[in-house]
Amino acid sequence: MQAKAYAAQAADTPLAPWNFERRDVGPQDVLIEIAYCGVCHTDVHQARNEWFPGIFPMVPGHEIVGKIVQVGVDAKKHKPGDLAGVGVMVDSCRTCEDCRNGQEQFCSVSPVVTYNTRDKNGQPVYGGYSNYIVVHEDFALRVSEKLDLAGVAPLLCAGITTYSPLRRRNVGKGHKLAVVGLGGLGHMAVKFGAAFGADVTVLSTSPNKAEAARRLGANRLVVTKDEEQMKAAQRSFDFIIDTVAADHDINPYLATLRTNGVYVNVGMPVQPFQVPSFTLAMGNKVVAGSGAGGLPETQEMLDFCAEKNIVADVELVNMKDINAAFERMLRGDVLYRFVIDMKTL
Ligand SMILES: NC(=O)c1ccc[n+]([C@@H]2O[C@H](COP(=O)([O-])OP(=O)(O)OC[C@H]3O[C@@H](n4cnc5c(N)ncnc54)[C@H](O)[C@@H]3O)[C@@H](O)[C@H]2O)c1
Ligand SMILES: [Zn+2]
Ligand SMILES: [Zn+2]
Repeated sequence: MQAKAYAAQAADTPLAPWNFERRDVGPQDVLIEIAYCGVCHTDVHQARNEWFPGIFPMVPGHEIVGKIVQVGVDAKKHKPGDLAGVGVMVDSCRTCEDCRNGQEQFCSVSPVVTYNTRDKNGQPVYGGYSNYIVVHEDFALRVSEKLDLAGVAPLLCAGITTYSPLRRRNVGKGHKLAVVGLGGLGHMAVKFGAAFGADVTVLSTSPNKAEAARRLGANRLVVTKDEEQMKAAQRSFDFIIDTVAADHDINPYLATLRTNGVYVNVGMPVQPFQVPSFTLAMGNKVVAGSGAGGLPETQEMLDFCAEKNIVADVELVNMKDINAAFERMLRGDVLYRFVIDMKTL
């Protein structure tokens, strides 16, 4: 079928309208009419070749929600009219060790991320800045009718990427959690940390986010540019989740960990981190990473959000304003996630 989208034709050109052919709905596929798509910082990294040379034209977008409008003859999990969400993956082998363990995002045989890659037939796949998408039914997650649908979209990436590492380490009551960077991922980390019962601190370069951080569920904000405040925060946190997209020095943050503390990085800056061996040894510190989440955990997160009434704080944007939204996100000028209203495509 013909689909409409906004695409980057090259890494140095703005996104612009583009029409293309979506694959046919196969026996186990579903066709989703996209209602909203979140704007993840990963979309900017990839559309601008910040990580590696991309496949162009590129249709970004992996925080997708919408309505199922057609199901394949053998598809059993959804019916037309159901709400569904699609995150960072649209296919995987389902038989390798990671797939069997519900960590399809690490599939070692045939992982297919939502855009900027090729599917099993070697065809490029296109993301959610579009009116329709076709995915295997397993990669369409159930979405509650109870929640604000635009606010659900960012859960499919920003939500699961922060939920997963906090859950895996049982972050909760009695723990002090610090969140670095208060953007799309960061504000979800604050909401989940608070929902799990942790004492949450935001570490931010900007003092004027203090009130906003409290509204999200944080107990306080530490201004990282203020030496006195950073000194007072030394050896105080059990966990840090770092969501910063830009290159930065993580050593000042490691100094705020208690003995046995864990720093989890989820941001994807380009330059490698440099950490002295002494910093890790003195205090048994753990530097860890985390990548999105698998299908079962993403469904668990969506169900948890429906139960606790958790959605992202979003600013709706028109499709034609996507390039301005990219620029504003790079300036940190969004509370906290842009979501494209696909009616405007
Ligand atoms: N690990 C994963 O699976 C995964 C999933 C999604 C996104 N990401 C990555 O996470 C990063 C964040 O994504 P996002 O969508 O939340 O981006 P975002 O732009 O919404 O948020 C980043 C935040 O970091 C702040 N910031 C920038 N420079 C800073 C600095 N030097 N110190 C402190 N704060 C700073 C910004 O003001 C902003 O609030 C990106 O690199 C993205 O690619 C990783
Ligand atoms: Zn993302
Ligand atoms: Zn696999």
